[in-house]
Amino acid sequence: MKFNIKDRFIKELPADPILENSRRQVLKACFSYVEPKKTAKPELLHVSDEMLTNLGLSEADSHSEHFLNVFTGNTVLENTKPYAMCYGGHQFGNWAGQLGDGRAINLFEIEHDNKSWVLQLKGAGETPYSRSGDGLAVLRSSVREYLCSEAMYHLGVPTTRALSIAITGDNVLRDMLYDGNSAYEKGAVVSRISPSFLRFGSYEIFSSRQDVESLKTLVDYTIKHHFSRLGAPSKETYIQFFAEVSQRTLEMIIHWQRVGFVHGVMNTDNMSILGLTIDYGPYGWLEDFSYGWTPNTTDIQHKRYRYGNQPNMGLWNLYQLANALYPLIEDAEPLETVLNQYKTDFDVESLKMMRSKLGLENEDELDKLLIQDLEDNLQLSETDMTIFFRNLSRFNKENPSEGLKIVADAFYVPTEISDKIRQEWNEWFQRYAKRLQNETLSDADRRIQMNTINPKYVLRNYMSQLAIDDADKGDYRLIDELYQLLKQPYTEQPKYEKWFAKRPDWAKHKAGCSMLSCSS
Ligand SMILES: Nc1ncnc2c1ncn2[C@@H]1O[C@H](COP(=O)(O)OP(=O)(O)OP(=O)(O)O)[C@@H](O)[C@H]1O
Ligand SMILES: [Mg+2]
Repeated sequence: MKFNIKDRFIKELPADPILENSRRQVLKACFSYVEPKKTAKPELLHVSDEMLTNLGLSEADSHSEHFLNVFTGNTVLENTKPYAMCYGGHQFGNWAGQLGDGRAINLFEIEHDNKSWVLQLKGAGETPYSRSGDGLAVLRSSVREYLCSEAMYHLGVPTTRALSIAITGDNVLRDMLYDGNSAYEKGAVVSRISPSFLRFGSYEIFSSRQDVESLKTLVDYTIKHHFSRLGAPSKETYIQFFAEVSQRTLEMIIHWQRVGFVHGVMNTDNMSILGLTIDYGPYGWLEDFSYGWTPNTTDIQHKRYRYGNQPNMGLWNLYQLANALYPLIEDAEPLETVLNQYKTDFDVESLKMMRSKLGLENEDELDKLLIQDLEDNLQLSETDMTIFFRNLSRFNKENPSEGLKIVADAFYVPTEISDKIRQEWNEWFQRYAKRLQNETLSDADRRIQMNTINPKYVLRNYMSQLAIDDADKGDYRLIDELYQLLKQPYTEQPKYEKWFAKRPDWAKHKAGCSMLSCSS
């Protein structure tokens, strides 16, 4: 196992001079050196073969004792110095001060095939940023993070990746439902991979402390390594940097909306500066299409991070980033222009995305209305988003009265489909059929096209839960099955047809299958 170690982050950015692993406020530094906790009896559950290749590793490497030890924290590679990053964040709308990697430890940074990757362990033990936490992660949240980040990549959604998941052999105490019933669970570690784990909160922390010098150092570093085409640092470059972050954030969220992913904790410490989905905590997949849905029990009252509010929350977070960058720019107007652009672009991109879900290639001024009415219809009764759009590709424009039959599998309670609802749908299918007459694609070609946009398989909440329940008993086959399935989410996979199905009834209210707490 040989890596081309670069470690630009620790070589070029200010380090916390204190080496002791004690909780503290860390000033004027981007990170603190800290070693992962040794684990009792680590065991690998799964390795992403894709990520192995991306990092220049072989399958044989992944079977070695050395690999197991490095990616569970028991061995620190020679010439590397693991570290935890300092960041702050706005949580649920309020400034929370210093947060930082309380349980993530970055091992090292490499270059392979002209790409840079940071390799990080999540759940690797205490750091100066652990606050009241234990620095650990449990099996259930780790399986969810591991499977979902890889699944999102294959769906075409910008995301951090994962290389491996292992159990540690240590037990971790958690109050899963926050109801006073703590219990021991199996500890686990995921090795996560990203070109960078910098977050909006990495910049906010310096601004909040009026430490403009460190802020500038970090922004210049970010531009140099991750936005290099913007050129040498200047006020103009900083504005362009913000514009690009804004654009990437928007693109990421449009993808979330397209596939029905609800992040669940869009705090600014969970917003990647590269516009990648980061922190797979209490996320969830929309089953029943509903703008008001959030998977996060902590957010149940205000539903701040509900599906329909994700675009607004992206914007709210960008406002916080704009405030953080302001001291380097000292002119609010260009920042406001970028933020206003986000709003306009969002409408445009969202419409484009919805058109693509419907297989519409041309533009028609009535499309917006057609789409709005579709979204209203989808909320008339519990309707499975994934099944609806996937089956809609079979729609025949010569035969709109068949429409309802084509999507019928998507309805959770068929008896709820009253005559009134049936009529609404039939009217909508008539309009859709008419609209399709303006398109040049044949039904068959449109179907192929739509099936590249509307996934057949997503990581439904209950699917992860089944894999977690098995893994807890020592059976890791389902982790592999879901991993393999979700590598090709747009491809028909007849042997996996059972995963193209509505959420089963037992999963509707089961913990982990519909609602999740932040306990992880
Ligand atoms: N068990 C824990 N021990 C120590 N710190 C924790 C623990 N769980 C969460 N934190 C810290 O609390 C803050 C917010 O947690 P959040 O759930 O957003 O992040 P996370 O899931 O730990 O990690 P990441 O954002 O890196 O995926 C972060 O600073 C995080 O490091
Ligand atoms: Mg987080």
